Amino acid sequence: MTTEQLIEQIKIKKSFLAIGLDVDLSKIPPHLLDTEDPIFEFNKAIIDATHHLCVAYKPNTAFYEAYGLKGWKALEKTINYLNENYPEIFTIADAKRGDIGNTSTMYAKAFFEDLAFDSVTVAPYMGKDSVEPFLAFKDKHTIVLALTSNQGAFDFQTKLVDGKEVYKQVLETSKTWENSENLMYVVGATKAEYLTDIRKIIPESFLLVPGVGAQGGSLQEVCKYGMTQNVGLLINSSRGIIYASQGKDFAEAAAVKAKTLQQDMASILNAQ
Ligand SMILES: O=C(O)c1cc(=O)[nH]c(=O)n1[C@@H]1O[C@H](COP(=O)(O)O)[C@@H](O)[C@H]1O
Repeated sequence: MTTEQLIEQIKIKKSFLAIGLDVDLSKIPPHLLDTEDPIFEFNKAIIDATHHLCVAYKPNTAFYEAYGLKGWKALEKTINYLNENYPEIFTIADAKRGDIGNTSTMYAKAFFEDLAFDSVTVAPYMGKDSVEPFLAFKDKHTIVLALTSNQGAFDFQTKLVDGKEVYKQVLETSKTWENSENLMYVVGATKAEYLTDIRKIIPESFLLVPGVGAQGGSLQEVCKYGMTQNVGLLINSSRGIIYASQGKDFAEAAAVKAKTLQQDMASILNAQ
């Protein structure tokens, strides 16, 4: 999917919500555990109930890898279900990969070719030659971790090196990489006050912003400092939406939570 198509969907749906499909078998409704593929059944119900309220889904691969072959199969079924039934949805494999060049190429093939995701999250720690293999894929997006939502972000990302914070160096240096137009960045919602500085370096790039909901980040603050003319934001919430109920009404309850966020987004867009 191109960035232009993503922007069009945001305008049509008045939503820039990404729903995180972080499926934990101990948290899903117990009645699903009797089905052949509980993870996929859960995802399918959530997707069918919420697809009109969001523009993206973000399965975090850890929640699938933890269940071995069955988990990976459920991830494959989920991305195929999305691509076949809701091709207008932007898909994010939250895998946080990155390695030496030839290995990164294989990671990129895994998520862009075998599992046909639109984007993948990538850690920039190993530098240019670890990220460029992902950027080489046309109309696919590489979402580089810039300033993450967790407390550990202050261990390295905000440290000064040669007089500049590491996360700013990631933003500036990554702009020089080949096919950098395919870059997006992760900035945690809990770090909204940093967005003014971040926008000075990357005024137009799309940001994936997790941390609204369970981690306490504020949608309003993120939009105040990070929104661009083309919105430029994908706000993710996972647990705050998908675990709204453990009953048979779990998908409807998730839709209620998603709708609350979507309506807040529509108000922000209308006021823009
Ligand atoms: O790359 C991410 O998506 C990510 C980056 C970050 O800085 N913080 C962060 O929470 N995430 C992911 O975003 C999701 C947040 O989930 P909730 O806290 O349940 O909404 C999880 O899948 C995290 O792994």
